[in-house]
Amino acid sequence: MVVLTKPAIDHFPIVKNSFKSPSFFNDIPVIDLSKPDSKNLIVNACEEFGFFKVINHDVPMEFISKLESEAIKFFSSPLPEKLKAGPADPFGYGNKKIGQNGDIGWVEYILLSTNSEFNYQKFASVLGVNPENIRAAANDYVSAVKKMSCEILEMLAEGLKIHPTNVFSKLLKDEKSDSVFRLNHYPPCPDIQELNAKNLIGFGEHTDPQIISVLRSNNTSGLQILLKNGHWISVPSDQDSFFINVGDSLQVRKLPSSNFVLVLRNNGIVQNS
Ligand SMILES: C=C1C[C@]23C[C@@]1(O)CC[C@H]2[C@@]12CC[C@H](O)[C@@](C)(C(=O)O1)[C@H]2[C@@H]3C(=O)O
Ligand SMILES: O=C(O)CCC(=O)C(=O)O
Ligand SMILES: [Fe+2]
Repeated sequence: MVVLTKPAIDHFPIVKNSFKSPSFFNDIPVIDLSKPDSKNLIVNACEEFGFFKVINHDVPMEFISKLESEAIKFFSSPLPEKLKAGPADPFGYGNKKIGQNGDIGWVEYILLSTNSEFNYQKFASVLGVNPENIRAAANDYVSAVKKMSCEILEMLAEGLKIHPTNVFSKLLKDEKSDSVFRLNHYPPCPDIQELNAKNLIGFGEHTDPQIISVLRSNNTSGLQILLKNGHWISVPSDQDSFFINVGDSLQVRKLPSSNFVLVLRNNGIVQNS
């Protein structure tokens, strides 16, 4: 989930005019989860883009809005308070330092476990609320998103004619599943010189190691994906939909001497500029 009060680029009038932002791409595959024939479209989207948009999902807007407003409150807290909920190793608040490789981004984030027993105390302390309120908001959202993800993974298995069709979804349902929930916030950059000098970017180019990543943002542009032809394109934002990215664990490469006939492409993501 991504939170930002305004499209990132609007914060920077200079950047807005000079930044070479790729043009918006309006042909991202759209999967309607209410239609049974979507399974073949999912396979095709995975092969051609490694990325697609999901509509008519059953994740209640109420769960999304509740969690989003808690996240906005958290990120609006003073930095020394937020740092008390860090570091993000593996779960907690992180600021600019992304992952274990020393990557730096213009982003702050919270990494959470999707386990329903996860301890929310340090986040609740920052917000000055009862941890159970945060737990309820996160669990409602995560359970609904997991349910949708399992549905998508089962449709994908069906589309690929893989049996049993829960081959992927059972990994997500496993109690020991290592799925993570990440909340990213791209704050405005007050120092334009710093932004230009360091060539800062929200979250640099990368692939996700998981089976799939499920992305949702408020009405904010910035997400870019890499096409097969080597062009980076901007994904038009849509706060009512989810975007699915094929992760490294799902990607299968076609080898000349093997029986694999499928190539599930993984797209490099994400430059949130
Ligand atoms: C820059 C990075 C952070 C990340 C590991 C990576 O090298 C590339 C993917 C990132 C990601 C995205 C999904 C999850 O939030 C995450 C925990 C993961 O497994 O891959 C993060 C990694 C991270 O924050 O350490
Ligand atoms: O913030 C985003 O839009 C996506 C960030 C991302 O790729 C990630 O957290 O793995
Ligand atoms: Fe990612």
